[in-house]
Amino acid sequence: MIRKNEQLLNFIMQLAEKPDVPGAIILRKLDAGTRLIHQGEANGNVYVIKSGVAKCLFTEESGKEYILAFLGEGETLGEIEAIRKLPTICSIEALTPLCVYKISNVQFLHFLETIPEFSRILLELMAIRLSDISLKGARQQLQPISELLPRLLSALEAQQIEFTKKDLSEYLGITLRSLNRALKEEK
Ligand SMILES: Nc1ncnc2c1ncn2[C@@H]1O[C@@H]2COP(=O)(O)O[C@H]2[C@H]1O
Repeated sequence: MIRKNEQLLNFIMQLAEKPDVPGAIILRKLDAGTRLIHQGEANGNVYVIKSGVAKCLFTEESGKEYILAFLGEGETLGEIEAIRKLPTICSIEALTPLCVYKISNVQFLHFLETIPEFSRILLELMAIRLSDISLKGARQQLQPISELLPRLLSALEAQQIEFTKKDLSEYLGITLRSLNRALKEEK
């Protein structure tokens, strides 16, 4: 449920230490609850999570929120704006204290164009995201909450993080009321 990408994390850690890219990759720390990326705005940087967990939050015009994904170590944030040259598609908020590698959009695109291994890892990460988001959407359409919830709860047990009921309902795309009802039926 929390996505991670060890390959990218290892790659960025090594790249950040290379003497020929001084200052191109810098570390930034954020407190839990801080918004790193604001939906619809130009952000100008791409981030790779070094430690901690962030939520990827889409807000509708009506104000309704939907959590697209929980992202952990080695996941990228902000690459869609850099690649597509369009405003960010959703917001990113730190769920726990977060430490990220920060790379400017220009530098990120330069790495993509000049380091084949970096492009390969990024392409694979995007393919994994596409399949994950497609399967999440399909399951939410096909399966009732009574089937989705136990699976989510057992995945959560393995994590050492406190998720609020609000986070869970926004991840499942249901109201808090429906979540509470389903939790009651679970017992
Ligand atoms: N379905 C998703 N799964 C994982 N990360 C996502 C998803 N959708 C958006 N993001 C991330 O959230 C970021 C918001 O800013 P960008 O649109 O620039 O880039 C986006 C991605 O890095």
